[in-house]
Amino acid sequence: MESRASVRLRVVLSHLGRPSAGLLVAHPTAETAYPANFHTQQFQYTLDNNVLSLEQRKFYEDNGFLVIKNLVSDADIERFRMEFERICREEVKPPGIMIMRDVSIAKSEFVPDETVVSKVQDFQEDEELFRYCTLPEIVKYVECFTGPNIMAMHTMLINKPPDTGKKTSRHPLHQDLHYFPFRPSDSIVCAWTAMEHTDRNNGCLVVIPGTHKGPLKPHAYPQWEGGVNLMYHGIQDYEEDNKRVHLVMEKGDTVFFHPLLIHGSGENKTQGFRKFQDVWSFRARLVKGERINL
Ligand SMILES: CCCC(=O)SCCNC(=O)CCNC(=O)[C@H](O)C(C)(C)COP(=O)(O)OP(=O)(O)OC[C@H]1O[C@@H](n2cnc3c(N)ncnc32)[C@H](O)[C@@H]1OP(=O)(O)O
Ligand SMILES: Nc1ncnc2c1ncn2[C@@H]1O[C@H](COP(=O)(O)OP(=O)(O)OP(=O)(O)O)[C@@H](O)[C@H]1O
Ligand SMILES: O=C(O)CCC(=O)C(=O)O
Ligand SMILES: [Fe+2]
Ligand SMILES: [Mg+2]
Repeated sequence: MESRASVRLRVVLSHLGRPSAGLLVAHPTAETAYPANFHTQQFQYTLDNNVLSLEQRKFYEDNGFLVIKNLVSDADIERFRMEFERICREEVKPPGIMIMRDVSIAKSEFVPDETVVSKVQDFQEDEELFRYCTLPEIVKYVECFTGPNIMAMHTMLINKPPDTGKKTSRHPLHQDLHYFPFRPSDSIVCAWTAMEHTDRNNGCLVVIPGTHKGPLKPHAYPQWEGGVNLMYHGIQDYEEDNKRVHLVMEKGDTVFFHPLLIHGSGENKTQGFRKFQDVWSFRARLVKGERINL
């Protein structure tokens, strides 16, 4: 099926874990082979550990995102897909979960199957989907940005629908921090894993590199003729010629990105596919370490 689905997770660490900015003391080891001037380098967005290479670290510092190829196994992705289908068929109903449909079919009769569900949100009480947040390979990278105390704050599995012709399958360019009441922003990272091949044709993730260094911009609903999904706010100074990068990703590839990075996704022009609340302490679930501030 030519659908475009992705599971993704958000995590936050309290201010007690690390300063949100400033000079981090480096402890280089033989494997990482940092240059001599490394100690004088300032890193604001990444922590000092041996997981990221210096090149990867610099890339995230400069661009606000980092793609790690082939991170999540096909076997795990198949399990997440099966659980998503069980949720759509209403065979399981995890507490707190929200099931969403695209605005173009929101007024149609609800049929419980995965062809009409565009997204399940807040799956933290579903043990099978929550496993995504605890996968060692995901946590290992998340810690590079958050430190060791990790809360999953906003979980979603997105099943982007084929566009009905109204271009409502687009997700306007936005900054996730617009939706978050918690800080500090530099200790928040989003992990987004492609559950199948994704490119411009099926509405891959689109980012504007370096925008994590800018401010949180005002957001509003875009003036789109065909309508826009509830809560899909976008930045107001959108320009056609901004420096967008379309992230072409294969199944299992995972992008980690900063909550100020401007990103969105285009229309799903293929014939395959893809509901919303705010009580953050219920939506949050500890992944690792101590629950510090929520
Ligand atoms: C950080 C992140 C980047 C993001 O992903 S931002 C997106 C975050 N999105 C959210 O937080 C969305 C929150 N969702 C919701 O509040 C609910 O799912 C939602 C849309 C109100 C529907 O809730 P329910 O009441 O459970 O469902 P329902 O089917 O009975 O619909 C109630 C009314 O809402 C409408 N609706 C459903 N899905 C929609 C959509 N996608 N866009 C616009 N309107 C939509 C639906 O037509 C119905 O309207 P009416 O009351 O009959 O007039
Ligand atoms: N007025 C707007 N405000 C905010 N974001 C927008 C606006 N118009 C488009 N976007 C977003 O810009 C991003 C990039 O759009 P892009 O042109 O790459 O995709 P597309 O138009 O769906 O596909 P294509 O250009 O390949 O036909 C998408 O996330 C889209 O939702
Ligand atoms: O996957 C998409 O289409 C957009 C997702 C998004 O905005 C996010 O994961 O924060
Ligand atoms: Fe987002
Ligand atoms: Mg376009």
